[in-house]
Amino acid sequence: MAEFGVATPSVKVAGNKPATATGKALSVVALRKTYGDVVAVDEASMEIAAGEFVTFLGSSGSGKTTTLMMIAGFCEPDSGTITVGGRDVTRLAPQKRGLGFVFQQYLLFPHMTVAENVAFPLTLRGVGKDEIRRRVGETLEIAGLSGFGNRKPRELSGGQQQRVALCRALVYRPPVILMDEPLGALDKKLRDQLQIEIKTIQQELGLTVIYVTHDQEEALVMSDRIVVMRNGLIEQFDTPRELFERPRTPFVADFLGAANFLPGRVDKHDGEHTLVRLEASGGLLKARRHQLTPGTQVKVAVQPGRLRASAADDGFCTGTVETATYVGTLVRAGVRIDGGDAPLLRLEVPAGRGPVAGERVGITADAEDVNLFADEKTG
Ligand SMILES: Nc1ncnc2c1ncn2[C@@H]1O[C@H](COP(=O)(O)OP(=O)(O)OP(=O)(O)O)[C@@H](O)[C@H]1O
Repeated sequence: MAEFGVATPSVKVAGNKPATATGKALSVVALRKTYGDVVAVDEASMEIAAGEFVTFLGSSGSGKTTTLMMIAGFCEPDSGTITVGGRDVTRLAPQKRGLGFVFQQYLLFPHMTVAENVAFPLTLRGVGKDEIRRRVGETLEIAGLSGFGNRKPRELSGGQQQRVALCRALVYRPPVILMDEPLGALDKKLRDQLQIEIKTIQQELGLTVIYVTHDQEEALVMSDRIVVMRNGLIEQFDTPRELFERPRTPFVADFLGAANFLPGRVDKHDGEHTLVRLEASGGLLKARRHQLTPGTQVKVAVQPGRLRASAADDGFCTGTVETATYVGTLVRAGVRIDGGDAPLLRLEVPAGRGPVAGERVGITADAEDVNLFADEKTG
């Protein structure tokens, strides 16, 4: 697509890092919002460092947008505080908070040119004409939009319009930029490209971004840290790797990695490991060491990509491959475990080494990849 064929932005803008390029950009303490009986956001607290890219991730209705809108000032919290760069902004009007916004709908002024749209926040702030021209030109260049300044928004594609919206948020270097599903209206290819562009601009300018999405892959690709939300509560606030490899709740294990869950009971601790007796197969499975008393009923969680199938009848359980589907470089297999009525165990293995339907297999996993949750947490 030639019109989007701009190089990934690589313009260095000396001296333009936000004033809060070190330290805490935003903190939220015990933020709560109810609508009648619905608790939309329940005592949410978080600290975001300057220069961080943080994503709010969760299914529909989990409270992502409400949290973002409270930070933006478009929605009044019942209680709690919001601090931007050390200043309490909880009761300030949106325009007094100095934050930048990019929404799914581009909300560009149709009668203004691209340059005028981008200049708008500077015009509002009374910045001089020459300075405006310089900063608008520089910002359009960063987003790969040089040469588009005199066009009207309707003369641009969706992706280009969203870049203009991004420029408008960037142009006055706000300490924090809030983005609510900014790529939600775009097709997959363009979304993938803009994800990289936004991330590159964010890193080069040292921007602090809070981003809302319900797309796990988008969150994993873009974020330094992710806030996983569920029913108005923060389940876990961590790096993508920690969320994936060390989920703190079964919900996070399932939401980010579509984990397999197997019931079992803690058997004993053995040096670095905890051994679990599986209900379905009666086999022993080695997990990372957990602080769980022997006898505790647990759910074992392992991501499909971290299980291995061997031809031999060994491993923590054996079974029969019921389904094996080739999906590009992977084979997705479903294994019926012997001795129990557990759901099909889902495996993802490199194609070529994949098992075939009807094959007898033994299943293994590295202890490092096995997470345990005490059963009361599974509700
Ligand atoms: N203006 C409102 N009036 C009543 N209930 C609301 C209002 N706004 C949000 N809610 C409720 O608050 C909860 C959280 O909504 P919110 O929009 O923050 O979720 P979300 O995670 O952003 O969802 P989505 O991904 O669908 O946008 C939901 O149960 C929603 O129905």
